[in-house]
Amino acid sequence: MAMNKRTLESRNVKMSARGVKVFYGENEALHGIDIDILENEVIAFIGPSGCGKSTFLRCLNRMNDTIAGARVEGQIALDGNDIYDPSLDVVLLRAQVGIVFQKPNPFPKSIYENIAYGPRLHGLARRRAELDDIVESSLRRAGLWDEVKDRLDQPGTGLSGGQQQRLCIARTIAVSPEVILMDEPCSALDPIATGKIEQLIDELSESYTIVMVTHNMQQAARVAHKTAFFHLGDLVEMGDTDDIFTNPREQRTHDYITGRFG
Ligand SMILES: Nc1ncnc2c1ncn2[C@@H]1O[C@H](COP(=O)(O)OP(=O)(O)OP(=O)(O)O)[C@@H](O)[C@H]1O
Repeated sequence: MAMNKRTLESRNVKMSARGVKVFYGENEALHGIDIDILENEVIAFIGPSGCGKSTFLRCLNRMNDTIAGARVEGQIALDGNDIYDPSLDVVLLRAQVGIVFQKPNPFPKSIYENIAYGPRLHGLARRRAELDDIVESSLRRAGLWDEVKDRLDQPGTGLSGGQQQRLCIARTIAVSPEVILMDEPCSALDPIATGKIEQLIDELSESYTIVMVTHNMQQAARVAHKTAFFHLGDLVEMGDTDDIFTNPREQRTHDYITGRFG
């Protein structure tokens, strides 16, 4: 079982959802999701294709706002504050709740500029030296500094796939997030690069709350403290990862983890 899991009982709720429904036009893709995500928790969303994992993940930083025809109902809070409040600054929200996608998507800029862009946008550095510090510390936290420190002016797109994904994680870290969302962050990577990202997720959970979608049940078992099983737009069951995989309460969860349906 996974690396270095810590007891989570006494932690604060970082994000909560109540009665969250998502519609794409007439189609109701999520039927009322309730969940509490605790501080510094790594939680994995698993479930068959099309069950709504990515849709729900995107609700957590209002990425569904960018999809024409998508509509969200219900409540989602970050530290108790409604993230769908009309007066909320969505750009700031997406810094607080960053997202890393399936396919690494560095900007077509230098490694340095990939990291410096967000802190500049959010006014996090007043001087070049401060920006340099943020770039270095973000790359260090993402486990990439030693590999790129001598070529910060080279294009981010010239890195390997695994390095590009760590660059995208560093870019997310650079704007001081509270929560990092990851939508199948390893599905485009080879096993060695995947192992590095999984190790990194474990380290990052010391500082951030991490919510990841994964198709890979072994990956959920390796890295997640909690696992939530989605099916046909419902959150069927959530619990400690060990319990979900060894002793699920619901028949549908049991059937999925034993491979009875995909
Ligand atoms: N942009 C969109 N427009 C219309 N319908 C969508 C859109 N995105 C998702 N859906 C629909 O919403 C439902 C849930 O999809 P979603 O991608 O969230 O599932 P998922 O569990 O993440 O699947 P996968 O594991 O294949 O990525 C599906 O029926 C899907 O067809």
